[in-house]
This record gives sequence, C-alpha cells and structure tokens, in this order.
Amino acid sequence: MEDKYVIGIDFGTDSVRALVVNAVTGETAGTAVSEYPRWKSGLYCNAALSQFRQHPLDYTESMEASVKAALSGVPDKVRRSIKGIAVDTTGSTPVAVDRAGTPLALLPEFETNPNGMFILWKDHTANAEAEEINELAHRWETDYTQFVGGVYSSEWFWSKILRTLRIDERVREKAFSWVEHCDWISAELAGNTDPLSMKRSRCAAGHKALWHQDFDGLPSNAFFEELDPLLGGLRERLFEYTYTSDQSVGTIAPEWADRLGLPEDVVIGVGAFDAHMGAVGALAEPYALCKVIGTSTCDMLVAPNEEVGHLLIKGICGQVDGSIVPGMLGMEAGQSAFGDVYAWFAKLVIEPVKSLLGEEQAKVVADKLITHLAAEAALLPVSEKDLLAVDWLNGRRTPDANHTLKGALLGLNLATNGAAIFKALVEATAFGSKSIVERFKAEGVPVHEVIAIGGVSKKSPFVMQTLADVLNMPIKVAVSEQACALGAAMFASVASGIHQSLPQAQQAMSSGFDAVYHPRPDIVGIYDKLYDKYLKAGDFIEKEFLKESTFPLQIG
Ligand SMILES: Nc1ncnc2c1ncn2[C@@H]1O[C@H](COP(=O)(O)OP(=O)(O)O)[C@@H](O)[C@H]1O
Ligand SMILES: O=C(CO)[C@@H](O)[C@@H](O)COP(=O)(O)O
Repeated sequence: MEDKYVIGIDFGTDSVRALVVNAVTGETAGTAVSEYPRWKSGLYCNAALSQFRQHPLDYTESMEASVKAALSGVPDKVRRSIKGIAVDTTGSTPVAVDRAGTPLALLPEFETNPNGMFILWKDHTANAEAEEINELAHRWETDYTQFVGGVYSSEWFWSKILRTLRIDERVREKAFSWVEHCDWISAELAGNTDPLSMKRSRCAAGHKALWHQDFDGLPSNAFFEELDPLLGGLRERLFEYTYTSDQSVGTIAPEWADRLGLPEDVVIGVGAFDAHMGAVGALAEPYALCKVIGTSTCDMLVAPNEEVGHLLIKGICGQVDGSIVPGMLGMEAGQSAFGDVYAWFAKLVIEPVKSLLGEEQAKVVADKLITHLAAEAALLPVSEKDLLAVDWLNGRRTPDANHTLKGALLGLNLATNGAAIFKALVEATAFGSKSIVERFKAEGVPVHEVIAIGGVSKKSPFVMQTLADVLNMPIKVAVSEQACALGAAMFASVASGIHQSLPQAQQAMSSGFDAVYHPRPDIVGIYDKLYDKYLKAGDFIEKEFLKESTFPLQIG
C-alpha cells in the first residue's frame, strides 16, 4: 500500500501533543508538544476553590504550534500524504457557546470571564450540584445514573452547567448550548461549530452527559426542569445522536488547512476522551485494564456487549457502547489524583525553598525531587507496620465518586522522613488502583491483565513496581510515549478510509510493549495487609471524620 499519513492530537491537562504517523507502517514521522500559555501562568484558576478553567485560545494556539512543530521536519511528500486528523481531549471539559458555537471566552465581553471558558475535568466547584443531580436521579422514575455507576460526579457535564448557569447571569443570558472540548475542537477544525448539527462524541456524551440509547438520548426535559428551571429547554439545544470515533465529522476547514499547512481534503474524525483513545493506542484487548497514569488515572476496560452489557456496574464512571472500541462496551473508572499526589508532596517541600532561596535554586531541587524521593523510598523495607496514606487528596473518582473526601497520613513519628512519606503516598495511589480492580471483579467483570500508559508509567519504575506488588498482577507498559495521540491517529486512519476497521488500524500501527513489572511474591502478602488497613482508614474518613461537615465542604 502506498504510504499515507495521519495526525493524532492529544490535548492533556497541561499541554497538547501532535503525532504524525505513517498509517501503513505505524512509524512516527514527527511529534511535538506545546504547553498552554495562559494555564501555565495560573490564569483563571483558583486551587483553593478547586476552580480550574482553560481559555479556548490556549487550545487553538497550542494546537497550531504543536502540529506545525511536528510537521517541521517532515518531507513535503509526507505532508501532502496526510489524510486524516483526530483529536482526544480531557473530559468532562465543557464550555458555554453562543448560537454559532463560539465559546463565550472568544467573545470580547467574556474574554477574561472564567465561566465563559472550558471548565476543566478536575474543577470541583459543582460538588453541591452533583449531589442534587444524584438525589433527584435516584428518586426519578428512570434512574439516569444507572449507566454511570450510580453516582453522578461534580467533574461532569451537567453539574458544571448547572453551577455556571446559577452563578453567572451574563453567561446564562448568552449561552445557547454547551460543548465538550473534544467535540468543539473537532467541529472547529472541520469548520462547523453549529451546536445543533455538530457531531457529538459517543464517549463524552455517554460517560459524562447521561446520554444512553435506552433513554432516547439525554434525560428528559422534565427531569432537568425539576432539577432547576434554569435547565429547562436546554436539552433541545444539545444533541440527540452521538457518534463513535471511527466516523468523520467532515473535511478540514480551508482556514485550518492554511493555518496548519495541510492538504484541503484532510478528513477530521469524531473526537473522544484521552484515556479512551489511549486504550486503543495501547492495544487493550477485552478484559485488559488499561491504566492511563498521569496527573490522575483513567482505568479503561473493553468487553463484548453480549458478555457484560446486561450488568449495571456500580461505582464506576460509566459503561457505554462504543465509547472506546466501536461495537464493544467501554467502561471507565479512575483516580482523581495519582501523579498529582506526588506533585503535592513535592510542592510542599519546594515552596519554602523557593521563598528562602529563590526561584532558580528551587528549580534545581524541583527538577530532581520526585526521582530522588523515589530512589530513597525504593531502599526502604516494606512492612505491615509502615506509615499509611489515603490518596483522596483530590477526592475520590472511583469506586463511588465523592469529591468531598480528603486524603490522610497515619502513623507519623519522629523518625518519619520524606522518603517514608513519599513511599506511603505511592502505596496509597496503588491501593486506590486496587480498589478499582476489586470493584470490577465484585461486579462480575473479570480483569485478565493490566496495561499501563501515560507519563508516570514511563517515568517511574518505583511506582510501577509498587503497583504490580499491590495489585498482585504483572503490568505491561506500552512502548509509545504517546499512546493517546497514537490511538487518535488510529481513529483518524479509519475515519479517513485508510483502514476499513479499528482492529485493522491497530494491527498496522501498534507500537507494542516494552517493560513488564512482575509482582514480588515476598511483598504481595504484606501489601494485602496494608490494603486492609487502607480500606479501614478510608472508611473512617468517609463515615466518621467528615460526618459532621455540611455540604459542600470547603476545598483547600
Ligand atoms: N519521576 C516521577 N515519578 C513519579 N511521578 C512523576 C515523576 N515525574 C513526574 N511525575 C508525575 O507525573 C504527572 C504528570 O503525568 P503526565 O502523564 O506527564 O501528564 P498528564 O497527566 O497531564 O497527561 C505529574 O502529576 C507528576 O507529579
Ligand atoms: O477523566 C478523564 C477522561 O474521562 C481524563 O480526561 C482526565 O482524567 C484527564 O487526565 P490527564 O490529565 O490526561 O491525566
């Protein structure tokens, strides 16, 4: 087959990565990363309020920069052979748009208003609204949370919309509809952002917006009106149909072909969430748990509909037909903070250094700190009397979403040093992972193997070994540094007709696996005991320690 190329674009929390791939051989022709400038300087965010917003210009500018940089070294012949683009993004990361589908922050009167920007997945300002949605859904004639694990989260679409409409009159007046990041970028690239006709991702809609075939789409207008009259009528301005990512949204808009220096017949695929496309890029087979391990984790599982489609799996972030692999049931779980737990501890150490010695000296320490702590922690013996941590520093995503929960450290004494704390934090993140595996199994979904992708799986052998020991399962790490972008590229190759099916694209383009971490038999038993203590500590936090708190809890 003549060489044909595609581009996968992966919008992460901090940056966007572009990957130019030969769709016939899987070879990478070019790649580049670009950070979001406004986000990097902390604009529009307030961690103490758990408010995390991203400006649409951060996305478009960084996408342009990363695609151009990825293409900068490739021969002209390759550039002319690019046939398709697909994007993945974080989610639920919705934005209010006007009638034309323009995110409000792109209008002059909203350009600095955080409520007119994308509300990033990890924004937890809508805890109270999530609680209201749960309360109503559970007593409504149809429990609309049944396909999202029985708990609606403040990280998701409707919580964020309801909260924003309540607190911002100007957004309320101007917002015609709401769009997920993965849908908006794809629509923007294809030049049709009309909210009523743009193609919406099955993945985003099913996992975060309560869309399901059995509901004839989104929950009823009556449900939303009962929740709050402010939501009345919005359903009609959203969507009824959804699309899997093997479909196309259209051909690249001339403006974007020109901006990116691409042929005018490039096909744009339907977008999806990063972790979902990551599982595709990592070649996750049915019943392989694919853990995307970075700031947070997303734990993805694919299974044939006919085998598990009848189950209602409690406490996960959804089960959606076709959300990962078209034609299969896609399931998502995850942890709200994973690498972010280590980043928190590193920051705790660095901040005083910065204040006392200045930015430059602090950077020298910061660059080496996590690796140093991991090396020290790896030398410590593992015992069931060790310091214990609970990883809910950013709440708990699964099992059973609850973003008001807090983390903990138990067992400090005067000998406790930084390495011991770091070790306990790493173990806590691994225990959080184990509780997800245990939940899948308890709900009748077997987990046959574990695959890891994402920054932490590449950066930290210590974390990965601990995870293998705690899970008592081998973990395979995918070769690709950019499995999410690679998954997007695979979808682009199907949407643009280079490959006839996703499995065909995966076979041609997969990068395979390199490291495998095997559990150490002498440690596994100790971790079983520590895991029991972790469950008890979590129970105490949830049932006793936070019992008296009124809702919503103060974050920070
Ligand atoms: N050496 C390391 N060991 C463990 N975790 C690390 C290390 N270096 C960075 N991290 C963590 O990796 C996370 C970022 O993961 P990455 O996959 O690169 O980004 P993203 O989640 O935005 O896609 C951060 O939370 C950081 O704390
Ligand atoms: O929640 C999802 C997908 O459902 C992710 O987009 C979200 O965790 C973001 O993850 P990363 O920043 O890529 O670690």
